[in-house]
Amino acid sequence: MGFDPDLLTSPATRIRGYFHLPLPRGDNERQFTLDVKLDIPGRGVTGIFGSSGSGKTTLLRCIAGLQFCKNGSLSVKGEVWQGMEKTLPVHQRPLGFVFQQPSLFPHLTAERNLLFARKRAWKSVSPTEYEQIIALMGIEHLLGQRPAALSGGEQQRVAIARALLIKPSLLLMDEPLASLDQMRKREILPYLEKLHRTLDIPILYVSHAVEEIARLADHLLLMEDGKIVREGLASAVLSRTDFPVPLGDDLGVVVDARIAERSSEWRLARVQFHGGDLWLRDSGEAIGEPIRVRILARDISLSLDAHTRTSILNRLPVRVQEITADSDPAMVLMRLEPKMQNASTTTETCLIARITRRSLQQLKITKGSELWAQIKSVAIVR
Ligand SMILES: Nc1ncnc2c1ncn2[C@@H]1O[C@H](COP(=O)(O)OP(=O)(O)OP(=O)(O)O)[C@@H](O)[C@H]1O
Repeated sequence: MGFDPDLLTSPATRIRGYFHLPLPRGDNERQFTLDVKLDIPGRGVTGIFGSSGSGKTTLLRCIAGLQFCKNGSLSVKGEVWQGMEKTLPVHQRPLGFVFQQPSLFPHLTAERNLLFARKRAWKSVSPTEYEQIIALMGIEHLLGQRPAALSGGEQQRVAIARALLIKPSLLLMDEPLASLDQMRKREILPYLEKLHRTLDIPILYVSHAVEEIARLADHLLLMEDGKIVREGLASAVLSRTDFPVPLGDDLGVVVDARIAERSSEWRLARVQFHGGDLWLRDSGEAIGEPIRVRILARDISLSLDAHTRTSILNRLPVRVQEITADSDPAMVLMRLEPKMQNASTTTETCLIARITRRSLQQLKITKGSELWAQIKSVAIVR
């Protein structure tokens, strides 16, 4: 892959770039080279996912200018940050950075940490915007505290507010939840979702937690060994059976859907997606509201007939599109195409099931077989 000057003639809606960066290693180690051509939407959340050492942080560092890449180029929504004629140093790039550790000034209160950022903002921050960001991160009651008096999750919310207060054109988040325990992660994820829905700042979000990516990302880059090996709509990339990073029990599909009906009697909601309807626990979303649900491969079982005398609520008629080997030799993965398709939704969706090779043989399932998918559990992720 060579330098592509076209990437600099970037439309105002895209983030485009190219980085070729060999990194020196010890004598006995294989050299790591970041070799990436980037062309992603300039809005929404782009997840960057990949195994440890695949180059996610190095890519963010090149975008931020923290890592100089001689053979590189970058334009962000039409503005050249690195090109043939000029390269902006880090402090001239209008970006916010949120790291794994919140890195607040320990001797300043949360409020003074925020004011420090506000003074250095790229564009002036009005009092209303200041209030809005504080409300968005739910930190009003924490403003008078020093970082040591805050929990890890609270510190991270202050750090995110601080990154937002500099009014960045691009927000880079490198494993922002990695240092938090499961409970704190669950606490902070809704704030990140709100951020995503409310502000029009493109976010590059590095994580190796599929749950976070499934919840937050609109677009997804999958990295392996310094390269982007898959790219596209997050729901489409996550729905492939040949996902290059073994996902184990996390393998599944992400489905964009809409609330179609709410039953107060059963406390359930019916959601409509491209492949039909699903019932799930009503969690208060209004009718018509878009939601995202995740269906894990391990939560789908298959049958040849429509068993109606079962406690399982969701049953969809499907056709087997593809059967592939699983990393576990006793299992196979199946890509299933729903037979009934909703004309009201546009995003095509398939399901992924993982069943034993024994069941595959006993039920004589082959490509093209028509079956019933019984879905044991559906989780709303957004
Ligand atoms: N300054 C450097 N000099 C030499 N090698 C480096 C340097 N920075 C990173 N590397 C190497 O580059 C590779 C990619 O590292 P990077 O931190 O970008 O991966 P990552 O995908 O973010 O990993 P993780 O998920 O573990 O944080 C690693 O093998 C790392 O050892």
